[in-house]
Amino acid sequence: MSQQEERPRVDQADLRWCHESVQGVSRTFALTVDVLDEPMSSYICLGYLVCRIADTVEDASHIPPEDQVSLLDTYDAVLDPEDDTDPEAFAAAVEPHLPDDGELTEDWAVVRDSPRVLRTFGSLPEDVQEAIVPPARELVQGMAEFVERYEDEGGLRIQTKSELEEYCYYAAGTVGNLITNLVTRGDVAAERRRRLYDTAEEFGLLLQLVNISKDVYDDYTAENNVYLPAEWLRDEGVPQDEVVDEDHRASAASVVRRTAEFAGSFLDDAQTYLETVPLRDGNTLEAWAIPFLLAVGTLRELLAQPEDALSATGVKISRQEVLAVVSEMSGAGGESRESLGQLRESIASTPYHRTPSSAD
Ligand SMILES: CC(C)=CCC/C(C)=C/CC/C(C)=C/COP(=O)(O)OP(=O)(O)O
Repeated sequence: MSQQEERPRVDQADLRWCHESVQGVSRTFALTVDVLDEPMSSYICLGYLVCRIADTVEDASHIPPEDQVSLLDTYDAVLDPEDDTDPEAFAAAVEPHLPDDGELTEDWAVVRDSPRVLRTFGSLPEDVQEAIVPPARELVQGMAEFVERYEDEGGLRIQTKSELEEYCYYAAGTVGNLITNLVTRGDVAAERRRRLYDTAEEFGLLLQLVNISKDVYDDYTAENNVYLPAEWLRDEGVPQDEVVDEDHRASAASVVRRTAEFAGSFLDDAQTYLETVPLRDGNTLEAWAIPFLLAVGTLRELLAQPEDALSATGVKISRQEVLAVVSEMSGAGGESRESLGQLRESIASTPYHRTPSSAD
């Protein structure tokens, strides 16, 4: 976005609308934004929406890949402080691709109203915008790169483990850096800062890989994307385009398990991040501990029933467990950093609401 002479004041109606929009488009960040305090809650809300607009364009299987790439390039130019492409130019370019009124999901409503998101973003403090823009642009450019790479395939077909890591970096590692840029503004001891940047991308990879492992069926049937690496599927004799076929159920399930185990390899780094992150400026431990612990629970279910990720059954933890984790973390000042490891161990073995209490 072009540099403004003077930053406008945040319009409260716009800000309220941004908060309502996050509740409509994301489960993870709806919880997170809810348990952050101000001003971090609004910073993360806006940072998330800026990224989500690109994500919606990337996931749009109804838009021809060359148009997706051009839209993402335009969006990147809007975010570029050195470029004077304005948000209306992006809105005009995307307008012909918007689903009809009756089918306009909340995701697409946010894309249509992107100038409102970007105007609100542009009224945040300068240092907040500077924390968000570089990783957000990296995410946008990475998405354009992947759409272009697979434009002849009609959807993404991740080939190797290292390509999977590269994709996850753009989709979520960048978000880890964005969050870290925000929560380390100001004075942070060099060693603490180093430990956070050493583990932030890994935290993002953990969350993204858990989603990839559990959403195989939906990703393929709804968006024509296969993130399970072709080389891993080949090891099990599964052609990538037959990943959800019943004939390959057991073999493909072992690739789901392998991907979930890969996700699990990032748990220690994510825990280190949680034990290190500064809690100030409205940042809270529970905001990031909740997605971490929900990922631990989802991994437990995935490792127990990997084949469910390959059918409409799907893998998810119960609503009851989500509520139990959220209330444990956000009740009475939240759990302390010291008990995170214990909580992680407990959730890895047993659904949280069923953990025996001392009265049992
Ligand atoms: C340092 C740190 C805290 C790193 C973590 C970074 C992070 C939160 C990355 C986003 C990961 C992700 C897959 C979110 C899904 O939310 P979604 O809104 O796309 O989807 P949902 O509706 O399924 O939750």
